[in-house]
Amino acid sequence: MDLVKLTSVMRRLALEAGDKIMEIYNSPDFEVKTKSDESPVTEADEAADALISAGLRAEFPDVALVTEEQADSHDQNVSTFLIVDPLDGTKEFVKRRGDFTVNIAYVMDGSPVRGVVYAPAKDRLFYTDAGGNAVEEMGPFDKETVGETKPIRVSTPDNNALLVVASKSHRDQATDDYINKYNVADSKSAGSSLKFCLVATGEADLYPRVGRTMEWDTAAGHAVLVGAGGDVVRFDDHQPLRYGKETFANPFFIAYAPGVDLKEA
Ligand SMILES: Nc1ncnc2c1ncn2[C@@H]1O[C@H](COP(=O)(O)O)[C@@H](OP(=O)(O)O)[C@H]1O
Ligand SMILES: [Mg+2]
Repeated sequence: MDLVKLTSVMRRLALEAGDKIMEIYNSPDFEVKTKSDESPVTEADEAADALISAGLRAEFPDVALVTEEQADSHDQNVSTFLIVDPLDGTKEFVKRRGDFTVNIAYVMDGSPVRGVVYAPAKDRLFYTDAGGNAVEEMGPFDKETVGETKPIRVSTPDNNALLVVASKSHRDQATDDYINKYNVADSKSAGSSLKFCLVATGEADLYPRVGRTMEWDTAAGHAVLVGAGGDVVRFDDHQPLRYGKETFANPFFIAYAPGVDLKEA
């Protein structure tokens, strides 16, 4: 894999998809359909998916591609692949709450090593550079030219006053019970993979996910967080969260700044 090329292609496709998504977001009404798993899907998911998958296939024809919106791509047994969630946080998108992201990642031997997370309604763009270090680029964004970027780094957490972030649309008692094991100074909710990025920048210390996600929801945010010095482990045994699993379904997990004293499940 040419990691310099990958970095610029992922960034460009995320920005292009973000523009497409915002056109639909800003239109007076858009159709919302329901998928077989009862989750919502819109024309924005589909348009962004078409754009990103065509772009990746053109640039990296020999690399396996897994994308949320193409069910036939979920039937693969791979450990090195590109993985896409063209619009993560569709519920937030439908409710016009802004916390939705475009996600593209590269998984190598089961680990997400590069990724881009773009939140077009929030003007926030996070990615790993060619060396794997996480950066946030400051807007306005030009598709061809990289603007001002700053390296991002996880916090040095105070275990007596932790900053926790959890899902906005999938918050439940099990999540709250787990969060209550910690000494929490502030707990906020956010939609989509933005939660990983908030841990990556030090805006939060801990993101526990006691609920279902798929690998395309987490791979890009996971790569950004690792590039900022953070980590993501399984909720049950604190072992690394790996990719290329059967059906691309994740176990529950914890994303965190390594200074956090992790509590047992
Ligand atoms: N029961 C379930 N099964 C599989 N994935 C689920 C799920 N409930 C939520 N998710 C995933 O959680 C994502 C939203 O995350 P959050 O709650 O952190 O905002 C959704 O992404 P999409 O919006 O791309 O479908 C969806 O994939
Ligand atoms: Mg998703």
